[in-house]
Amino acid sequence: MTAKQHESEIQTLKAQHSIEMEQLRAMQVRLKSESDRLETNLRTTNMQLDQQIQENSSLRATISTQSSNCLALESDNRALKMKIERTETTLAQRESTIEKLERELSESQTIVRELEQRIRQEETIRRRLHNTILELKGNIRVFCRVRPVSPSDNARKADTSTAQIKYPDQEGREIEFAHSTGSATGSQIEKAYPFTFDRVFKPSSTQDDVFEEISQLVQSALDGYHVCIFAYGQTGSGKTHTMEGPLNADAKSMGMIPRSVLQIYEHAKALESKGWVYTMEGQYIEIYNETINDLLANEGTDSGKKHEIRHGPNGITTITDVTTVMLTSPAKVAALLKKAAHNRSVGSTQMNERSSRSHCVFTLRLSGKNTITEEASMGVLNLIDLAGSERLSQSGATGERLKETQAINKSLSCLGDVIYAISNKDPHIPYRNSKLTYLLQNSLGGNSKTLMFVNVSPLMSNFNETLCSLRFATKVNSCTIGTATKRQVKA
Ligand SMILES: Nc1ncnc2c1ncn2[C@@H]1O[C@H](COP(=O)(O)OP(=O)(O)OP(=O)(O)O)[C@@H](O)[C@H]1O
Repeated sequence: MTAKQHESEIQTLKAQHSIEMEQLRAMQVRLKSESDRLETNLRTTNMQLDQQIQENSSLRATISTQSSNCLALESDNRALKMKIERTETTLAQRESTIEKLERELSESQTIVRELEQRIRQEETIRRRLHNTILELKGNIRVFCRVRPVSPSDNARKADTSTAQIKYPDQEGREIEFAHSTGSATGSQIEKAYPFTFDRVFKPSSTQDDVFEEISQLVQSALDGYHVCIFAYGQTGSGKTHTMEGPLNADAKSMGMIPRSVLQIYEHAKALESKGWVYTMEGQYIEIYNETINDLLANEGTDSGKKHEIRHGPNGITTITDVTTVMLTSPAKVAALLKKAAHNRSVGSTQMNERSSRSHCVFTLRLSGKNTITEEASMGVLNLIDLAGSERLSQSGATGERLKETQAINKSLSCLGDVIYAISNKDPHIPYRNSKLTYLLQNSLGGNSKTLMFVNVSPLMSNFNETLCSLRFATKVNSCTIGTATKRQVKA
């Protein structure tokens, strides 16, 4: 081969090489761009991988939290299931307890109904027995009460020496008044006057002691009987203290009237459970010189009014035109007594100690209805503070005072006559001889229970009056009034 051929071949090779070089460069550029693209892809993929890794780890964390939550929930669930099981057991037990209690309740209700029935029957029996006891004690009883020497005795500068008083027996039924007199030979002779009553209260006896003895009688009024409780005695012997208590009395010192009313309220309330419903109304009047005055009238409205006594066919006595107060609470009774005391004191300043010159009659009418047994009763409780029982010779009275004393003595002796005639079973009982006995016609005698307090003073200066009072009371005490019968009314 020639140089020229070589040269041309070299030139060809060179041209070929340059083409190939060009191709290679172009390929290099392509490869470079491809490599760049791949690098970019790799970076993107790496970034995505990092993201995925991050997401993966966060998901793993979430999964781990969720699975521990799930474990906690599963354990809670187990606990709840156990709790539900326990609750269901308790519920079942409770249901059976409720069933048992319901059975017991229904048994108890049956027992309660039976007991209530028994209580009602026993209440009726109690009423009968109570009445039998009182009948055995006698439907007319006399209690003697000796008052203590009072500060008012000293204030009056009276002779406060006391009589010799003995209480011989243990049972508290005997009393002996004695005094010494000079004999013809100059020696002292003691003269004793013994008396026996159903009960004797010493000066130390309290209002409580006295009420304890009369509370059974008060109960009788609630059971449908007519009851009269009198206080008899000379002026200043303690009648008002016994019946009403002192002015502004408290629970300890209050007298028989407020105590009786309180007891009646309490018993009436207790009887409600046995089906009894009571209505109570009260009246308070005074009989002065054979004239009736309304002690519950508003001031100044009673003067000139004429009050008449009427006996109804049902055994209920009424007085025309006097105030009747429905007693719905003990407070009403307290107000009523206050008003009566005020009206009496107004009278006494105008008419010279009228309180001791008039008979005061507090009447409580008790009508009861038993809604279960259909029984009904109508009882009356009369609490009477009699006028002072001084004899005319002792009172030294003249004029108006003489008339008063005569009227008092007449009505007191009429009271004695009536009690005597009843006990003697006389065909005629002289009720009409005095306003007092006429007023009490339905509450004295066979249908009623009567108690008389004979109040006496312990003072020697009152000795003769005391003996008179005790003799009057002894006469009353020797009377036996027939069997009391309950006022039955239609329910
Ligand atoms: N048991 C007693 N305890 C304490 N004081 C009493 C008792 N009885 C009476 N008194 C007092 O004796 C005095 C006279 O009593 P009271 O006024 O009750 O007599 P009375 O018989 O009602 O008199 P009158 O006929 O004038 O109304 C009063 O001061 C009273 O407080």
